[in-house]
Amino acid sequence: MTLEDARALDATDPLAAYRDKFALPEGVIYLDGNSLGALPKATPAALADVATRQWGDRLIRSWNEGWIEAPQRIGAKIAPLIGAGEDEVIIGDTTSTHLFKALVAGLRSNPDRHTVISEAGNFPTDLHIAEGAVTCVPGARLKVVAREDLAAALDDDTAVLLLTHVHYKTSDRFDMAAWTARAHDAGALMLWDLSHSVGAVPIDLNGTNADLAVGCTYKYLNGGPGAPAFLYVANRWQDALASPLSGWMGHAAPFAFEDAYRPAPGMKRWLAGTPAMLSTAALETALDLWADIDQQLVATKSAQLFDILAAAGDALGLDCVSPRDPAKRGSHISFRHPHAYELTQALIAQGVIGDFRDPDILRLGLTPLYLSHEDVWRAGEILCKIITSGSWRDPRFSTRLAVT
Ligand SMILES: Cc1ncc(COP(=O)(O)O)c(C=O)c1O
Ligand SMILES: Nc1c(O)cccc1C(=O)C[C@H](N)C(=O)O
Repeated sequence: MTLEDARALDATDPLAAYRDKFALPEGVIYLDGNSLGALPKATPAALADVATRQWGDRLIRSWNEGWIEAPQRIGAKIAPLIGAGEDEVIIGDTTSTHLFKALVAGLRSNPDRHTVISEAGNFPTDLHIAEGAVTCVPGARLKVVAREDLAAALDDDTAVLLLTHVHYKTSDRFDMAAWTARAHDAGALMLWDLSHSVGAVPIDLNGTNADLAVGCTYKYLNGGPGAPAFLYVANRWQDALASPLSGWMGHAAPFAFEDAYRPAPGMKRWLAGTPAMLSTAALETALDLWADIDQQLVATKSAQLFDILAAAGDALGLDCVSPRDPAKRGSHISFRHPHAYELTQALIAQGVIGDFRDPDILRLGLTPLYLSHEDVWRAGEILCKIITSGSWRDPRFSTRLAVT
């Protein structure tokens, strides 16, 4: 791939116009949108409107002017991105909190089953939350097994299979239909963490018959740091399962101020407390960008961007740990290297922002909405110069930062 080839792909890129909708700093090639998505240009004004008009002028009246129903309204905007019905998704809380709700509810739904199964090396919060969730249900336990042992681990005691669809380090993607069917064949519920897949790859929760799903909105969806997460509960489970966080926003009549908890019907019962309206507004603004985007175009461009960096890695003899088959991965590419930390820092010093995942992964996120093929080609060139010159050996690149 030459620079001219990359430019030719940009010239016919159907998503090219979206780049101008993001405020990216000059001189930066941002390859970390899989961790914190870029700022949409429309977001600061939307935040200012919430702060000055909705909060400042309208004050508490704003709850009746679009705030109170925001979790469901915005959930409905995420629904088409994950193959869900509009009434099957809410936003709020964090991915960790939604995981807790889904796991405890899943465990309690079938008293004859006691085990949550997940994958060793899953994103830590999934495992940590599962560890905590099983302590809340008598007899429950967590079984964490290697990917190759997952199928054999499913049995008649499995209550929930919890998998992260796209792996945060390697980019490996589970076949959603096949694993959901396996969980169901074993009589278990299927809970997907879509944090690294939503906005990155096409997802069909309804088509694959998934039961439960959670995910971050601050990555590919660009909702902003700590943006509210989403929870999907398939229609058939919404009233059959019970959220263990029975807060007043999930009550059938919150403003009746009753002592006893009476869950609302449908997805509303999965809400807990008051929505954080500033970050909720930032998320809604970011989602409005996704309204007309064909997920297939995103997938096609992601695959092209991947190929550019994979070719650069091959030329350098790097160990690419991400699958070559686009159907088997998400939208980031990872290289294993004993000096991945220093390489990451050397890249950042040259304006190419990726990240390091302990102990030896250089991870580069490919966000089709705001990266051009030329950007990614240039990032490959810069990586090549850093490696061939050995400039990453500069001692300043080995100082460990708190957040990598
Ligand atoms: C797979 C996965 N789940 C969950 C999270 C985060 O959860 P939370 O937003 O609760 O910090 C991340 C990233 O931080 C993630 O990669
Ligand atoms: N949520 C993050 C944060 O609060 C600080 C730094 C990074 C993150 C991340 O999102 C990490 C991300 N889930 C990952 O895959 O590594």
